[in-house]
Amino acid sequence: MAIYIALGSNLGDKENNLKEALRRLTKKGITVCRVSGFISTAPYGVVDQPDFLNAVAEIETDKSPAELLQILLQTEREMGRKRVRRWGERNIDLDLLLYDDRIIELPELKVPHPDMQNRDFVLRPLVQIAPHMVHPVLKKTVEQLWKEMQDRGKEKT
Ligand SMILES: Nc1ncnc2c1ncn2[C@@H]1O[C@H](COP(=O)(O)OP(=O)(O)OP(=O)(O)O)[C@@H](O)[C@H]1O
Ligand SMILES: Nc1nc2c(c(=O)[nH]1)N=C(CO)CN2
Repeated sequence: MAIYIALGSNLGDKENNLKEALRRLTKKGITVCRVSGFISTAPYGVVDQPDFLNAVAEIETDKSPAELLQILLQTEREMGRKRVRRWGERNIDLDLLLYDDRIIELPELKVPHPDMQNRDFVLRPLVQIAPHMVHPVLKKTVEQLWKEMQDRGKEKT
């Protein structure tokens, strides 16, 4: 099993923002095992904003999901997380996608990330590094979720 986090940026030096976030996580004792490619993606949710640069990282840590979330939020704060509006422009966004087969439903922490199966900017990098990872709620692999999302998109056209 493994732990996956999503990284995103659409303000400033996007590529350097993602790399700096990964460096900071490493300095906090998080082992970054694999990183997807950095992909440019159209904004999801609030569309009148710059394209994002997104990636997904597979990590290892002995921290609990709640402790890991705090590390992600602390890293965003350290990097001067500027968030203009919900789902809007930000220099760095770190989301906890999957933590082994854990299912967590707390006001401040939901794992798996509740919208990941609808997010091209999450599934596209995630399928690069973890196509066979099973979503513990949907009971489908990342590859299956990716294909289903693409088929939904085709239905719309
Ligand atoms: N799996 C998770 N990963 C990261 N944050 C989470 C998660 N589940 C719940 N949260 C909570 O979401 C709060 C708001 O996060 P944020 O401001 O980054 O939302 P957003 O990125 O704009 O929207 P989204 O959460 O849909 O990506 C965080 O303070 C955190 O407590
Ligand atoms: N393409 C893309 N769109 C987004 C992103 C993101 O990282 N990439 N993050 C958001 C906040 O959760 C909202 N919309």
